[in-house]
Amino acid sequence: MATPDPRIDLSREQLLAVGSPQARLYVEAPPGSGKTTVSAQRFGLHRFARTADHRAVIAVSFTRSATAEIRNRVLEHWGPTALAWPHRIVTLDTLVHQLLNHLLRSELLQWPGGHLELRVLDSWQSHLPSIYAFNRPVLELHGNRIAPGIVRESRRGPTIEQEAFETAVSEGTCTHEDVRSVLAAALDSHTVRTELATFLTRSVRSLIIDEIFDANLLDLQVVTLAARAGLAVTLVGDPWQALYGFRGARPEQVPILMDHEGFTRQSLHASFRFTDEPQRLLTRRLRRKEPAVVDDGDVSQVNVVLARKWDALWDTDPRVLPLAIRSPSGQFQEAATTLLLSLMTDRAFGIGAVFANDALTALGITDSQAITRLQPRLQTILDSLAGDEDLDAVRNALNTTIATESSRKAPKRDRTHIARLENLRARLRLPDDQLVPGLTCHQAKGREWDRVGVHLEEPDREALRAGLDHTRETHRMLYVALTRARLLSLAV
Ligand SMILES: Nc1ncnc2c1ncn2[C@@H]1O[C@H](COP(=O)(O)OP(=O)(O)OP(=O)(O)O)[C@@H](O)[C@H]1O
Repeated sequence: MATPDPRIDLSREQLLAVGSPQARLYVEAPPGSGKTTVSAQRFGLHRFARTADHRAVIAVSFTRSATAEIRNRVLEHWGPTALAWPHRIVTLDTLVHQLLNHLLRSELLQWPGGHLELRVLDSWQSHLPSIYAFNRPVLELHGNRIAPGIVRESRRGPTIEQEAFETAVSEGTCTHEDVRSVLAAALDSHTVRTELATFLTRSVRSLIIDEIFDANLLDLQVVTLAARAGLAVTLVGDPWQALYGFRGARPEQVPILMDHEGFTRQSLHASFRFTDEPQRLLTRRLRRKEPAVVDDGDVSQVNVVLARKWDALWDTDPRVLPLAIRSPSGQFQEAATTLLLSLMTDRAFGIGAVFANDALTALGITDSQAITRLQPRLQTILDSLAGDEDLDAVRNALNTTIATESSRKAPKRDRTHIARLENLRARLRLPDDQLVPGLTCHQAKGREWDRVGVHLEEPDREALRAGLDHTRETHRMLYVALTRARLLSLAV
């Protein structure tokens, strides 16, 4: 999903995929072959088809950034009327929410308090204080009635108070996860499936799903429902780039669904990304599961360093400045350090930390003026961190500063926090022009750079020597990382 060039001419194989008359089409597209390009063009073609059929053309992807990328390409190429209602480009979460709304309005399901419209949050963090507990509040389905319940987890984790959850739900507020769990339970009912199929048939003529290999079982049920409801369904994806097993993605189920529902496959082969022959050869070997060796390089030779985990990036060369502390967990200290990191990445690369907004949410800081007030004070803390100030003192100053704008409480002692400040200090002591951004494979998916350094550990090198196996997620992460560069990838 690199910066699109609206003037590019589609290749023959891209044109065949975009214009395919098949109602159930699967476009398999390896890295850089134009997955996003094809999704956007097929959306436009279906949208502006000469037809008296006024039902919607909908394109979906899984993340907001991927959805925005398709939307931008559609707007650039086809203009704003492409998105005149009911045609739309949304996340799969939004589509799932719309299906649940329909079930509420048609009274097949009943929300506590009788709500027909819901306010759906990304997470409870921004709305209610987090607690650590074994018990997690959930929504259950009893007949057609949705009701709050509790599940007991095997480990304590961040959650919210049961009572607060019940109040919010009775006011019509919930999270996308709640919406998904209710719809998944509701789809067990034949009546619900029939109603949703009728709704889809009446309102949608074409559904295009990008990155289909990131779909979980509920997503795949929605795809099956749409295909059986007679919609034109286009699935676009690459089985080698499925990375979201940890979020419930079931890439191994996608070919089964496609066989079962009779999808026709159209493959793209040519990549427009790899501009030098050694990189093209490397990526070809990887995809053919042949043994491959990645040459060692130095951080100074690359535009970005990629690794599987944020921790690995922090533990590598200090010239690598990772764009996140770790995946957001809502903890105070991690969020506070993320705000410091964001100032550093902004100064070095002109971009904020990846989870800066999540950090503000976790700290309950939503007012833009509060953010503006914090900036110079955080900068002062960074200046003392760059010097010789005791790290405990820096941590205290950071907590005190955040407390002036946040009602959340800082924990008393936290060794991890001191280690994180030490990591920032090591980078602060280097000149900005020596720093190189570090990203995880997940964050790098869909993106491209001229020169990419991949942080390889011994098991990775072994996997490469033996040939990658695309049924293993760790191998797919390596594959995604090694296919982001236009020029030859290096091991760092
Ligand atoms: N027909 C074409 N001619 C020239 N360049 C193209 C063509 N199609 C796509 N590209 C360019 O190739 C690059 C990759 O395209 P795109 O991002 O759509 O690929 P992708 O399959 O989504 O990549 P990935 O799988 O790695 O996410 C972009 O820079 C895009 O502008």
